[in-house]
Amino acid sequence: MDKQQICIIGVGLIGGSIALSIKETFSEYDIVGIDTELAYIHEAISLGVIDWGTVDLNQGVENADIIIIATPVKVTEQVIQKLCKIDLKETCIVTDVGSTKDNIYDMANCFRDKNVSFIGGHPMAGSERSGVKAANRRLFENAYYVLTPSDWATEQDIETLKHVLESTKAEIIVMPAKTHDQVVGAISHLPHIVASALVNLIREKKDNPYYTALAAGGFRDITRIASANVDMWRDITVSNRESILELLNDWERHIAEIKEAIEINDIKGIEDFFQTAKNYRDDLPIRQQSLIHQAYQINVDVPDHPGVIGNIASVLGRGGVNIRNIYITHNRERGEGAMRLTFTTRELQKQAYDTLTTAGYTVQLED
Ligand SMILES: NC(=O)c1ccc[n+]([C@@H]2O[C@H](COP(=O)([O-])OP(=O)(O)OC[C@H]3O[C@@H](n4cnc5c(N)ncnc54)[C@H](O)[C@@H]3O)[C@@H](O)[C@H]2O)c1
Ligand SMILES: O=C(O)C(=O)C[C@]1(C(=O)O)C=C[C@@H](O)C=C1
Repeated sequence: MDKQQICIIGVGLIGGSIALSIKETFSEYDIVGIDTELAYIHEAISLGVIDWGTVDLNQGVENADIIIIATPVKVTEQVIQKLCKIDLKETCIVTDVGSTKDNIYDMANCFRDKNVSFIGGHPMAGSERSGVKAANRRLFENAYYVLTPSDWATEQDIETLKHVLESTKAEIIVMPAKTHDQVVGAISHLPHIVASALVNLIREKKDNPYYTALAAGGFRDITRIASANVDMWRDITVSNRESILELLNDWERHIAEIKEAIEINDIKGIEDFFQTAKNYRDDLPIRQQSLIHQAYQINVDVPDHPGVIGNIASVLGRGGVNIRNIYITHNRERGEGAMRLTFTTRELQKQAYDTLTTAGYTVQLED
């Protein structure tokens, strides 16, 4: 018997990660990829993400049992319009992974008359990286995966899709598209705008090199997401315009409040501002994140002499310690710097600490 087909349109970070999760769990599906260039398809095949692929939408979807659209959200609107004009399999289920849901929900209305179950989706994890090379089968582990089913999607189709998406090991939850956009606007879209605005603010001061030199830990942490894919974030911002504009009003109110407290030297007001935020932040529920999101860090003092960075890496390599990420800060004035090393497990972090301390380096362990 022929295998069932799952077709991923847009084999990038998210499409590729879902494909890998499905492949790992199910052998009964052939994974077909569709992208804009054959080079992307070849790359996805060589990375074992898809079984075969094409740049021809009609050819790619004609035998699909499930279609997962994983393109930037404005492209997704166009893809939905094209799919509505194609004769899909009668039992085909269509879903997407876009970061906004209401615009997609509206566009998917064209499936209603065709009796094609459309079930919007949004896995609530990702990264600032893009493209199939960054795909990871564990990307969504322990994250939430929001589904926003259309009112004509059958219960059976919703259950089928949930079953397939459970391979991502995410927790699947269902909510209305509008609610999704309000909530995700606040916890993802607004923070992205704020992070980018902060970076732009510092960029204005680039004539003074101290700004970039001193922009270390806190600034880097809070602005990591500003390095993300511009096309994706342009589309998200345009698509969730109303929620974002409302949230920007709230944002201005909060900034005005702290600005006024600073202006009038209201010490209690300033303290309350930080205390209220701290209390709420400290009480946020902690979800065990996927292994790839966890970061166990150490900081190593780096004396300024040639080869020292390579030496640290070799010492760890000889000790069998895999480094996940390296970030180097350097103080030219004092001729010294520090290296922040990230590991995926607490054991590796401790092993790196012990190895480097024994080799004579000054190391701080981060909690
Ligand atoms: N990156 C994240 O953190 C994240 C998290 C959750 C959801 N999302 C959503 O997932 C979607 C994809 O984002 P990504 O991060 O995987 O981006 P990506 O750039 O890694 O992948 C997008 C892929 O779509 C392809 N593509 C573009 N236009 C196409 C078209 N017309 N036909 C076929 N393929 C096309 C691109 O070539 C690329 O391979 C977006 O809608 C985004 O909002 C992203
Ligand atoms: O971790 C990141 O890099 C992300 O930005 C992931 C993030 C988020 O804001 O949480 C970004 C957009 C997606 O729609 C979902 C997840």
